[in-house]
Amino acid sequence: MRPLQKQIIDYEKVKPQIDPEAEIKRSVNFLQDFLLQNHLQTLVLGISGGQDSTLAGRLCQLAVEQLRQKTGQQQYQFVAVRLPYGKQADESDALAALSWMKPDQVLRVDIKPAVDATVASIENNKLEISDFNKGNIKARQRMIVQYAIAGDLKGCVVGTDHAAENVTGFYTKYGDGAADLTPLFRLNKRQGRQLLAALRAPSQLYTKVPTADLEDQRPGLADEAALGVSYEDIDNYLEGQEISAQAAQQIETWYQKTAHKRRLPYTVFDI
Ligand SMILES: NC(=O)c1ccc[n+]([C@@H]2O[C@H](COP(=O)([O-])OP(=O)(O)OC[C@H]3O[C@@H](n4cnc5c(N)ncnc54)[C@H](O)[C@@H]3O)[C@@H](O)[C@H]2O)c1
Ligand SMILES: Nc1ncnc2c1ncn2[C@@H]1O[C@H](COP(=O)(O)O)[C@@H](O)[C@H]1O
Ligand SMILES: O=P(O)(O)OP(=O)(O)O
Ligand SMILES: [Mg+2]
Repeated sequence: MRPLQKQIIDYEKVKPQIDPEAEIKRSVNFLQDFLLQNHLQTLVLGISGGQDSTLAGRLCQLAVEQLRQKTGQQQYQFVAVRLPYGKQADESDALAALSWMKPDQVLRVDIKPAVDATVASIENNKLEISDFNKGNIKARQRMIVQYAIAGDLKGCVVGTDHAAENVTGFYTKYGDGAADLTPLFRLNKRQGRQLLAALRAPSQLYTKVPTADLEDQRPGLADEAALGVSYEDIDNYLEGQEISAQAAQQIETWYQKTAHKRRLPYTVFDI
């Protein structure tokens, strides 16, 4: 195994094989313990229609249903949030995900007015916001909305970051990368699919091409096209398998370039 590969696997805590039922229980218990220990009652999560938020959303719903049963207290709830930027092309996938996960509540906040107003106000200063940079503003606007909801409902924000995303830093810093807890941490992309299959999700919900869908000019751009490496290679790498030197190099370059996203802000004690 490549020396950095071993270090990355230790950090990401990916197991080469998993028992999906055991991992479901582990995440559900974690969500429940987090609520109880922190005296919180609401889990808040954005639902895009993609694989990760579908899985995390169902785990949240299971966690609060079981918690209500265990404690006899009805205040525990899961709030799923639709956060389209205007009209979302794959809205039907998001609706299918919601109808399968059956959240206690669904809220819908269109982020377009806030994002467009932010871009326009910045551009009043003779700055030009690129389409890519605007994509990060969308991700951060989603973070603002979810924290506002959590703040109002004694809640916390659930993140969908998992090992195959974390390793490449493929998320917006303090956007979708900002959350209070990440129940999928330790799983790679295919293990997430295994959990969804064990939960009997309709397969269309986890065979969809992963996309951040943040750019206006390249809608639905596949993560794999943006990353220059496939999830198949990332998953194999994280399970300790040998992959092509080129793919391994690409993963390691992303890992090193995005190290700043996997830590707290730098202080005078760091340099
Ligand atoms: N924006 C989009 O449209 C879009 C679309 C698809 C995917 N993504 C993915 O989302 C991710 C977000 O893009 P990003 O990483 O360019 O933006 P980001 O905002 O997540 O991170 C960049 C910011 O991090 C800080 N930073 C950069 N290097 C640093 C360092 N060495 N130390 C400390 N801070 C540092 C700077 O503030 C910089 O503006 C990318 O992986 C991208 O591929 C974005
Ligand atoms: N359109 C969306 N509506 C609600 N929540 C969303 C939307 N797009 C993204 N999200 C949230 O962000 C994470 C990360 O998405 P990636 O596809 O991995 O970039 C996603 O799981 C949702 O929680
Ligand atoms: O985070 P999601 O739910 O949008 O999943 P994916 O990363 O597969 O698009
Ligand atoms: Mg997505």
